[in-house]
Amino acid sequence: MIKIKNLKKYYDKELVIDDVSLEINKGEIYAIVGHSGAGKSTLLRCINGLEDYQEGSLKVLDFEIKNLKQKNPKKLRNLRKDIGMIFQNFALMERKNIFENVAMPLRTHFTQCKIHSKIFNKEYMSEKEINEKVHSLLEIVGLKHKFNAYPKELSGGQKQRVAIARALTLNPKILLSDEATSALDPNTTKNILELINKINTEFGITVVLVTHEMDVVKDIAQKALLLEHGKIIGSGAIDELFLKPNHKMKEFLGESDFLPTHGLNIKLYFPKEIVENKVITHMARTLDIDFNIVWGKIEKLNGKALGNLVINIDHKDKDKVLNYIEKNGVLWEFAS
Ligand SMILES: Nc1ncnc2c1ncn2[C@@H]1O[C@H](COP(=O)(O)OP(=O)(O)OP(=O)(O)O)[C@@H](O)[C@H]1O
Repeated sequence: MIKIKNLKKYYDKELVIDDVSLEINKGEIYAIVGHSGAGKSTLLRCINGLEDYQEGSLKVLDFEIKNLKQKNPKKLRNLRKDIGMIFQNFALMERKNIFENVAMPLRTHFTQCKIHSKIFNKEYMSEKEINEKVHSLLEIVGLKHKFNAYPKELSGGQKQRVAIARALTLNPKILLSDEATSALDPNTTKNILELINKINTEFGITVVLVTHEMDVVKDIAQKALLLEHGKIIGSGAIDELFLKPNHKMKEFLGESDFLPTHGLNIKLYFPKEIVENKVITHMARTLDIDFNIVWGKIEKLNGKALGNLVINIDHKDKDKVLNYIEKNGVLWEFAS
């Protein structure tokens, strides 16, 4: 769906996207994560052709965005039909009611006049069809009853639902979300993420989420990429990223392991099937050994509980402990 290779983007002489490569497949929910100023929004804006880039390749649905921007703006406009976008500040038209806000892309893209359609070779859509489309989208986002209201009469969560309905009007294949939940409280955030998840599964829409909120990533994304000063400092499936974080990822998460300097530190990774089993206490009983639990966590990633734990054991127990944990399907490595 989206293929980016060695992308570089400068603002004047400042390099803000530094050799970024990534691939987002159809139907994925992919998060772009990083602190403020990391280049997340810029990357998203390059994807939908709002920004130029100077080096590398960025293909959306097999079209090189730079070529379309330079040589085929009409095609770029058409491609944008396949890309819906939502923002932190909702970007609704305050003077128009909810119905008209959602209808706006339809009115821009289609003409409601058959004669115009013929003369200007523009696609036609009748008022009745617009009406049906808008109402069906408002139903999907749970706001059918609010079609007549104005943005100022809605809560933040409701406004974002309207923005989502509007982003879906032209049946996009991709939904780009730029900090869509950053202005919302945790409960509303959860509801909006559920809606995005529903849209992803029911309509097969690929979602690219820009966020600085780790909880958002953990809740909904299957893959993530971590940006720092425009550079990728980690990427991959989120269970790998969170449970086996590299040094940079740990820094980003604000984690560090304080490991004892005596004995052996072993980091255990619990796959989802065994996370809730009492492997560790069972091991202590079965092997009749003592050990310390140094550090551990269980994360709910994408609806699945996964965990890791660092234990400290005596050197003399090494063989029997490793033997035991391997037999029980627990992945491990020495922690240092
Ligand atoms: N239009 C612009 N002109 C010049 N520099 C810009 C422009 N937009 C962004 N930048 C710079 O590019 C860098 C990346 O900005 P960007 O907005 O992409 O970061 P971000 O990770 O999305 O941050 P935030 O989460 O705060 O929105 C920053 O150093 C920013 O100052």
